[in-house]
Amino acid sequence: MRVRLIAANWKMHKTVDEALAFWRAVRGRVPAGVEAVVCAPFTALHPLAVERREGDGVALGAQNLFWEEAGAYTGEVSPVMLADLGVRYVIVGHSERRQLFGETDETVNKKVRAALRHNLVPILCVGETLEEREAERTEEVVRRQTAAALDGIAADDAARVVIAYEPVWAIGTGRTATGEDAARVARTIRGVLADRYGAGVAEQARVLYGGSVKPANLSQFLAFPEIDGALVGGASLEADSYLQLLDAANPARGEAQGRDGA
Ligand SMILES: O=C[C@H](O)COP(=O)(O)O
Repeated sequence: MRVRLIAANWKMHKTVDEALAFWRAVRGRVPAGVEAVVCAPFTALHPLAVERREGDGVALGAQNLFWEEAGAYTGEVSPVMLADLGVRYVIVGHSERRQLFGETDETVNKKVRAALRHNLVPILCVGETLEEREAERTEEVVRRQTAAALDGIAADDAARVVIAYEPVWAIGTGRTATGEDAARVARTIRGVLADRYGAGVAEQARVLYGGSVKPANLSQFLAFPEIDGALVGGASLEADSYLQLLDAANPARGEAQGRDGA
């Protein structure tokens, strides 16, 4: 049984004080059956790690990492440093990093491998641009990005990778994929996993949707069993909105609605 995951990606937002205020407003309020992850900027990770208490119910995530453990790599942050803080998740291959900072399938693969070596869970981002979508290349692009990112990774590790389908044209635009489209791409992603590792890994790995997710539209994705949660940018910045997302993902709520509607 896959546990739903709602990952906040704050991107380049929040001072330390703002990050701490958010954490204090959210901790202890995560519904059972939902995993909450906050991917904070590097500057906020240590203060949040110090603030974190058992029972907060929120895991810490980073938004990037470098693949070496240490060395002369000015400006980079290593998986060892993240693990040292108690960081559990790390976003890898976000389209903003691919488009603005030159990340490639090859460097994404190195980062996924480095994260796994240090027991961090990669949240691997894949997704097509508008141009690729219009050329009907979505499936091809997602298959290529997924397969390349998992190159050289063993089945046990692959099952731990969280894969976020984020159509680039939906990020920060207010436009979303339909639930059907997102579910179809999630099946494509599981198809890549099944071909490479077998049905067990395809069944175990979590696949998220990302791109203009809001509390009001999250259920359109979670209605599909192929989708295990969301990677959320803008709507994760305010504690209230993030709490609403967690609430919308609460499996007990879905069951209650199903009962009420029955
Ligand atoms: O990582 C998050 C995605 O880029 C989605 O961002 P958004 O929810 O602001 O569209």
